[in-house]
Amino acid sequence: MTPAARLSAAIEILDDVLAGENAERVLTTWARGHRFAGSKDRAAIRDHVFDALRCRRSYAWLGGAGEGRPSGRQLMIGALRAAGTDPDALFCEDRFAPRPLTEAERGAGAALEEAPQGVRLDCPDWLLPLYEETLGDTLEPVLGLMRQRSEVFLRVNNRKSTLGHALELLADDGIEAVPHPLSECALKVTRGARSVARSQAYLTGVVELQDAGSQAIIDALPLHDGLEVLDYCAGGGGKSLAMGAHADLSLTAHDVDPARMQDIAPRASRAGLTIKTARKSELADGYDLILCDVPCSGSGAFSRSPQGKWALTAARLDVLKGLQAEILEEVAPMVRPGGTLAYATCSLFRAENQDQVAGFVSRHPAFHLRRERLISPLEGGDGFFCAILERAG
Ligand SMILES: C[S@@+](CC[C@H](N)C(=O)[O-])C[C@H]1O[C@@H](n2cnc3c(N)ncnc32)[C@H](O)[C@@H]1O
Repeated sequence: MTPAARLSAAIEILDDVLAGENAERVLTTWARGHRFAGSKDRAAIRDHVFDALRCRRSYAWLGGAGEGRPSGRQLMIGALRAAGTDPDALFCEDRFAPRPLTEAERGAGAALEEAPQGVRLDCPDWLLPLYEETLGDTLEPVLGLMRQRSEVFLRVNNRKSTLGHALELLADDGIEAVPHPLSECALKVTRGARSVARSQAYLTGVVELQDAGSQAIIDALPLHDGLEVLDYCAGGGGKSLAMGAHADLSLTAHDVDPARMQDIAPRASRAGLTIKTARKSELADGYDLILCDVPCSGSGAFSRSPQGKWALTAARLDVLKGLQAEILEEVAPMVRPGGTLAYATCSLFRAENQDQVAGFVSRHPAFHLRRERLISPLEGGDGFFCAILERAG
């Protein structure tokens, strides 16, 4: 496909996404219906779509939609202008290219310097004060990072390998990576990220895909051999696997939606670990450590999941806060006296982090806050928060 044909495809896909459909689903459906598109075409189209979702407001502004709702076409015109490319070069009469710009489109679109802060930072206006509360002076650089593609990180499974050996194995498959300071086992992929899932290092459980911030959260937990640990919001088990690599634990994974845990068994066996999965009725009291990696706004990870930035509403945030508080209530009695409750989010909002923990501690004086860690995207990965609470013995 020509670069212009890829733009046409991205415009078509973006129009569906802007109408409310899920970007991953639309991309998959598009690929199924366009078998002639090769992997490079699909990757380029995907990048166009996700870049436009990260930078939706600024591309809309540059593309002539002002602060209004853009079309896919306006987003792609804005994307080209943001990159310093004249849209006339690709919106042309070529077969499969998007049709040429009209005079009105050519004249529309203002300079980004004139745009309001939320447009320049690609952030919904109502979220700016929520970010500012946590980020203060780092608001602009952090939101600036969320406008960019996120890095790909690996966690070296220290049960199976060392950093050096993992790097060699990855290199055999043309993948280059460098250690990352956020965690001792973290590698940042610098070349060949798209090949990771097919690499020997990945297929043999030597590395797992996991954000460096997520790894740092697990490093902060007081894990040691022999602990009975419950991962209460386990999802696909990313945090369970990381905990299991840290120490010899008796690990149970639970999720309200058991279907989400279906990959845990194969992932654990690849990693050389045993992780039980359990329904709520199968859980007992008396865990040494319970991790609650709760559902949240994802406001620390919008560069990875940019659609969430625009889908979030105040009402949805309230629902999430209610759910987070409920989950803490559910697990509190299951922590053994003297045990640990770890609360984690990939949010940067006080309301989901420090306020949530303060509310819990005020309702449960038997728990006290031992430490909190907020990981800023400026440290290199996604933004995360973790609080470690101890139950009195
Ligand atoms: C942030 S995700 C977890 C990600 C996972 N820990 C990982 O590292 O890949 C939150 C998970 O919480 C689950 N969840 C939501 N409400 C829950 C509840 N009341 N009890 C247990 N799990 C719940 C969701 O199904 C979702 O999989």
